[in-house]
Amino acid sequence: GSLESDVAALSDFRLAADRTSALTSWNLSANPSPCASWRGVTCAGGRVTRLVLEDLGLAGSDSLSTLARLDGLRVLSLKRNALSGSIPDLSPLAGLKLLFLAHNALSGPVPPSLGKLYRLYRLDLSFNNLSGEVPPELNRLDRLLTLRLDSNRLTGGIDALNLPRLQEFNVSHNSMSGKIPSPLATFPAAAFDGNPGLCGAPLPPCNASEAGRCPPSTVVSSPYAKPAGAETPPESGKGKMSRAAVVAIVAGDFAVVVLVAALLFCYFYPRLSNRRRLQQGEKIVYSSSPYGAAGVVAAAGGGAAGGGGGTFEHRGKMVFLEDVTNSSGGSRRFELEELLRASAEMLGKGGSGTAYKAVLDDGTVVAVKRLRETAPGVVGGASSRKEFEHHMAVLGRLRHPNVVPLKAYYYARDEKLLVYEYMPNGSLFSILHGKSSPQLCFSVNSFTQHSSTLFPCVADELELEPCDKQTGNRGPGRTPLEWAARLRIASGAARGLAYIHHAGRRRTTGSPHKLAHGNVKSTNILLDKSGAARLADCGLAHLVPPSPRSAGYRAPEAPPPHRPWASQKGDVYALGVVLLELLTGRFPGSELPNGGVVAELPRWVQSVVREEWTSEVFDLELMKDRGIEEEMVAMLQLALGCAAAAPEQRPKIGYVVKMIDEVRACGEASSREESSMDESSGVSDSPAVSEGGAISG
Ligand SMILES: Nc1ncnc2c1ncn2[C@@H]1O[C@H](COP(=O)(O)OP(=O)(O)OP(=O)(O)O)[C@@H](O)[C@H]1O
Repeated sequence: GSLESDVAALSDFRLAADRTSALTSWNLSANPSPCASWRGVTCAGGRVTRLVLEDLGLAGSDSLSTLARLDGLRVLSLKRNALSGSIPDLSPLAGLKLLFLAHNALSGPVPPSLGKLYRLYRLDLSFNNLSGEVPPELNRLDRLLTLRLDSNRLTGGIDALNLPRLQEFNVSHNSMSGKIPSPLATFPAAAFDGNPGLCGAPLPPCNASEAGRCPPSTVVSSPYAKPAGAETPPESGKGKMSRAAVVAIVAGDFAVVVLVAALLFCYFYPRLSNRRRLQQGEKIVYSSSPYGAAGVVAAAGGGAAGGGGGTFEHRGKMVFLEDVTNSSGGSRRFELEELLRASAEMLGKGGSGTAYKAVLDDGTVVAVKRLRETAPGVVGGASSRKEFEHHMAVLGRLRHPNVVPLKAYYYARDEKLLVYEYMPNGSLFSILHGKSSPQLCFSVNSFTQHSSTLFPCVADELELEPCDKQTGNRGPGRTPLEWAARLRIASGAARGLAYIHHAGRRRTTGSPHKLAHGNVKSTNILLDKSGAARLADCGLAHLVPPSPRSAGYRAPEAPPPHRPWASQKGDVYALGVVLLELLTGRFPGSELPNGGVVAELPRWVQSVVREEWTSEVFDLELMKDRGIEEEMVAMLQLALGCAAAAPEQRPKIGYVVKMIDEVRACGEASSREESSMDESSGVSDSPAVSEGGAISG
């Protein structure tokens, strides 16, 4: 194909379909550049890639077949016209990603040849006169997110439909019959209404006599339960389960029961023993609240000030690096006693300690991190006060709009508290995954393989639970995070990191060493009150070893996990993993589609990209954003560069900041362009993938 052949096909289509002279701009003598001035036509790489002609009164019973010659097409939308006749063989449009033919007068069967458009994401044939059965060939469209066949005259059942990635499905108002298969039962009743012969959830149950007619549900192990983006060989995973799989599931269930019991033991045992210690009069400061769910930080027995012994036996003073801001905008300091009286709520328990939100008597809010005790010799350990104080002085000088400021610290032999500005809008982890903190998960099927290493009590923070395959391990009810917001967060985090890396060199901190963050990850990227991303926990990796939950961000050259370690190259690697997390929506400690459990997000992404399935890695949620494919691919390349296995191949942070900003600038420019173009030729109902279909694969 060439642009000339595309123009010839378009001209034939105009002749066959343009009854209302809507396409007068399609005139080579008046408008010699079709890509620039023909209505609804968009090109990329010298080919017509997008044709959007909606509500134009286009008609004709054979006009569609002329468009089958546009073999560079990615998007075809002819909604709300008057096209008639049957749907022709569109299989030459092998790169088509969106096909919208809704609200026309098309008749005849849904052609099996549509099953050859294996790159399709969205297929909408609703509101036509299509008849016959849904062809099983549609099951080949294993990337399909939308399938709309509603308001036609289709017959037969839908029990054979097997499209694991469907997000939008509608067959209402047809003449279909039979039982709704369980993988489709998650769609609302409205998706099936108006088919007198369909039964079973979410519609009323099939009654006994109908049950005879209903084909039995063959889906024991639902392919719909696979995590989104799972690699599925085209013909595998469909139909009945093998015996081995049944055995594996039964074994897995048993294993889960054992594991849950063990976890309950791990969870309750320390609490019971804490309670026993409390009963024996021991002081536990900042322990879980005795006052119910809200939690109150309090020194047992009326504040740490009241009495010797216990945790604050060797008391020091709060050392302020900068005043904190109180609720009325003024600045203030406080003593330890006041902090211990503050009401508080546990924010989370990390590798370096436990974080609390503390509200002082006058309403001033701060975040307090109680450092985990570490071995003597490690800076946070008992023997290195001087080093600790020096380190705090260095960190206290870090001031940047993308870094969480350290305000004060408290040092005693067995108690170290760090006071930070409180960030009210959560962490990147929480907004991306919909949970407050990460949980490494185990796959039921791979349990037996991993049980010896993962079996409980590995570390008390490591609360393993089965991976939630249905939701891709995301918490319920979260608001999707759109692409522009992801880019803004990536840019903020990279700028914060660049500041930290350059701070040492500029001697802002007085440190002779290059500074590194040491624990860049999504729970350490917090959002301040204006929504800007800020890096938290800067420099703590020098003090305490990271938690097992940081494992997925740790560069391959890092020493074993229990040793404190920080390097600038390691930070760039970790930022690369964060970028991959933003692109894929996957936490690098959750189950991956290839069955891996912990970490290795870069390796997984690389393997998928190598096989030219790039689009498979992206977060499905991003499919709603329009025209971002090129930006996503550019970010993916940058992320993989940062997460290169060899440290010398990773870019410097300054380059990373520049590249992210270029991608952002590009996106802003093209969204301006797109919105002006949409006024004349937009695809309605926001199809997810548009504009030249730069999603590769
Ligand atoms: N300054 C802060 N303001 C608001 N929330 C915070 C602040 N610092 C930490 N948090 C929250 O507290 C939670 C626990 O933080 P913490 O740093 O203890 O653990 P982590 O980040 O999961 O692991 P690590 O200790 O390895 O960094 C984080 O998920 C974060 O959301």
